[in-house]
Amino acid sequence: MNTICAFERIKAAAIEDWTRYVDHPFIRQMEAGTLPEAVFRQYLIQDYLFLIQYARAYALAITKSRTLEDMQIARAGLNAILDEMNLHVRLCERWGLRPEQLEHTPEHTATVAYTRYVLDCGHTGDLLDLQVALAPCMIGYAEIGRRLAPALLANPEHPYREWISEYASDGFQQAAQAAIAHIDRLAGQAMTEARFAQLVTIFATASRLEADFWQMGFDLAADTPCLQR
Ligand SMILES: Cc1ncc(CN)c(N)n1
Repeated sequence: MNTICAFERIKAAAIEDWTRYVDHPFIRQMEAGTLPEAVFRQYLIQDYLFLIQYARAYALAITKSRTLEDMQIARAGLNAILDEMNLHVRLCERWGLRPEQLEHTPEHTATVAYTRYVLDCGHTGDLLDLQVALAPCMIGYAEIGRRLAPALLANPEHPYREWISEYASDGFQQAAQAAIAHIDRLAGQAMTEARFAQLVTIFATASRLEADFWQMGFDLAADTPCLQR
């Protein structure tokens, strides 16, 4: 099995689920600046809870690492997730929401499904399984950030400029490239057809759960009384 650009081969095999994730109506409306704030707010609150669980997944990646290099990569991912949450705190404070209120918000089933799926991949599989399950998170948002960055040039007052800037940033883009290189390296020389199919299933499932996460924002906003939006 050719393992050069193993990540690209996995992504290509899951391209339909990947495209539904990175080209979701949530992202199209964000790019256009027409995403209702109520939808974005519900998404962002759940995303704070998502990142808490995702930090646990990176901590699991540390324990799944067989080398110091892999441990250092997992630690960098954990630190990046915890740093990313500063965006959520900053934006939610403008809505009068404090971190303790975010932390005590009930998790939506989409949040539970996605985060515990990734943690299960880590508990039942090896580091490569876990990194492939984690991949849509970092690499997908980097792809979205690159795609939406021109919208900020066209409209410096874009309503979602802080969110887009976070994921279009050089730091986030470099972290995504490092995640791709890490998967290519972990895939090594010995990936069989059966192993490849297993990794594609993990990656496609995580991509579907990402798309469900965007949809959750619309669903929660629709279920929230107007006065509380
Ligand atoms: C659901 C989700 N996926 C990915 C990311 C980018 N770390 C995020 N903040 N939230």
